[in-house]
Amino acid sequence: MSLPDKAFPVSWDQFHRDARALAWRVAGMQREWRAMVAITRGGLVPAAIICRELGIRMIETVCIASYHDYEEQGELKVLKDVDPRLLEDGGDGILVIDDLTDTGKTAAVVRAMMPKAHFATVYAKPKGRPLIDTFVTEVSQDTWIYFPWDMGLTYQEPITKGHRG
Ligand SMILES: O=P(O)(O)OC[C@H]1O[C@H](OP(=O)(O)OP(=O)(O)O)[C@H](O)[C@@H]1O
Ligand code: HPA
Ligand SMILES: [Mg+2]
Repeated sequence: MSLPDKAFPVSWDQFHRDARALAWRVAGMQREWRAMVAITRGGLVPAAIICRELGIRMIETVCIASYHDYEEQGELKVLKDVDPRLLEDGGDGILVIDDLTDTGKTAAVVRAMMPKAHFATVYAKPKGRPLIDTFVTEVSQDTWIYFPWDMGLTYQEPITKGHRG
């Protein structure tokens, strides 16, 4: 798997702040939400934070598996659909949450199910941005976002290698 050179590592603290910032933006719309739909698996983490802030208790998932590398995203497979009751009125009043949009392909698959739903992601890259209604931070297309649940503490080389103090 080839990853872009630019890295955007996100700590748990930062992710919590950014997800809360997304909740503030959505709250500013002053809408009543019928339900939240989290796009698994990455969307489950911001969904837990945002549903708490917005008082949403009806939480659904759409389960999607994708096999992608940085440049190319393979086939997207819908493993579990949304409850048909939430698809009424084109998904109007549904808040769809994901951690990020990159190429926009995941969001496009879910948009096709619920064209009138409101799509919100914590982070967005330029290609995916047109598919999303609300997001917090945009990063360039050639940046890889490292989420806290994918990372652990590891030794870091000194900026100047060979430095002995
Ligand atoms: O805009 P796209 O190019 O479609 O990419 C964005 C999607 O990629 C990641 O999920 P991934 O498919 O890696 O699965 P995961 O959420 O289960 O980790 C991320 O959580 C988004 O759902
Ligand atoms: N980070 C983590 N997962 C991803 C990304 C990213 O930048 N793009 C697509 N899935
Ligand atoms: Mg995902």
